[in-house]
Amino acid sequence: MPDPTTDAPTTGPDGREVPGEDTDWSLEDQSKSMIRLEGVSKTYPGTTVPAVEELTLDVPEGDVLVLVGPSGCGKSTTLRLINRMIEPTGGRIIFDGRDVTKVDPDELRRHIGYVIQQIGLFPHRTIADNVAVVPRMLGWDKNRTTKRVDELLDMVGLDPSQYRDRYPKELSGGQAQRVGVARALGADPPVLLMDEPFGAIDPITRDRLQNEFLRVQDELQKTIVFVTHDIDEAIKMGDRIAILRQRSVIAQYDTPQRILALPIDDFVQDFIGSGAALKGLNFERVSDLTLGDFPTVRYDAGHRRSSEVLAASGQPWLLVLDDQERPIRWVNQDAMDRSDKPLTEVGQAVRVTVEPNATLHDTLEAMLSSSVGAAIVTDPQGRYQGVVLIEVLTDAIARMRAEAKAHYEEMGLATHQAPVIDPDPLAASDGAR
Ligand SMILES: Nc1ncnc2c1ncn2[C@@H]1O[C@H](COP(=O)(O)OP(=O)(O)OP(=O)(O)O)[C@@H](O)[C@H]1O
Repeated sequence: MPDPTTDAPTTGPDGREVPGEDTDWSLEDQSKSMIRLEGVSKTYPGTTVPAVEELTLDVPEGDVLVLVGPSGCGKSTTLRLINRMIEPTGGRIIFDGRDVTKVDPDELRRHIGYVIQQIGLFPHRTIADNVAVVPRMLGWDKNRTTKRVDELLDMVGLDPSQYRDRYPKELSGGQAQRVGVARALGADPPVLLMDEPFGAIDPITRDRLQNEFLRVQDELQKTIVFVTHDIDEAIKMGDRIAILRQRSVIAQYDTPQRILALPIDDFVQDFIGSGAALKGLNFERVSDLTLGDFPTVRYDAGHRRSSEVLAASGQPWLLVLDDQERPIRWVNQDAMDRSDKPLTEVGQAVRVTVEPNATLHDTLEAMLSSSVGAAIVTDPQGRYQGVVLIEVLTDAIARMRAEAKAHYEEMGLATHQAPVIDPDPLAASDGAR
């Protein structure tokens, strides 16, 4: 329904709907939704502007959904509404098919782990006691609890024999954060709510914690709602991302791939910042591409034979392979004309290769470090498979964008009209160096 109080127009120049407060971002298949917020609002006492207004949002089972948006847009409020730390002033929240207002809050919180930036470990209790809070609350016996605590510490990368009996002040920030995650996983809840869990940690430890967390999640497949204000963290951690405006209005809700391929409007594009297309290359792999080919010769082929192969191919370069078919040198006619040395000593050494599971982002890196402007692909044994050329990467970016555009057209939404892709990823990347 058009809303006269909304500042955004509801239709674009082509008559299609522009995403706004009324856009329905619900999952097509709602049976996949573990948590569903339906028209949820929250106005804090003593305030007139709602912190969350009429939010409808699905959290798919087993996925990490990241809520990301500018400061004060309502991310934390939205998270706390889910486990009833605060009560909504309107709408419904469905958890695993049940209206949460009908579930006892204590029972609800046993099913929903909660991790916050300030960790909130009890300073005078040992790490083991801190992790054991929920199992104890559930009345587990001592043996079962001890076993679970050790298992959890192990899972988050802390050796139980070393850390079990320490106190929080004897831990680094990153270790304390791991204990916070272990504690939230205490009773093996199906759902985790995480509010900027890695926010106050240095970038290197943060990266490591994110990776460890993704590894654990790969195994556990929890349903997770993760709040951050950092779009790069959102892209890395999320199976899906909801980009929020003020009052928790969804600007775009989708996979990171699709959001990067096609930021739906200026707000999203500004929020993502420059280099969206480059970041999108992290989600495609070499194995998704059709490889190009360069002529090859064995290292002992000799100059005359190599010149013939090169001339017949019409390519500027050929690849010299060793006796195991591993690429070792790039050679062109000029290099052979200038020196009689064996093929293994003319031209340029192959320094970087990629394997089929490499991301296109890594492939672009490899391409930029090769003077030939192509990335060589090898199998895990290092044998030559083919090459990736820059045009293939720009085609891949265009394809991702076209797929996203088709998806939004199917939803009946107009998308951003301005060019949203860096026209030349090489230029963009050079600029970033
Ligand atoms: N207890 C409260 N009483 C009144 N207003 C509140 C309360 N908590 C939050 N707000 C207001 O609600 C809005 C949303 O706050 P919230 O903390 O949910 O945002 P956020 O997106 O998590 O912000 P940040 O990224 O800065 O943590 C803000 O305008 C905030 O000032």
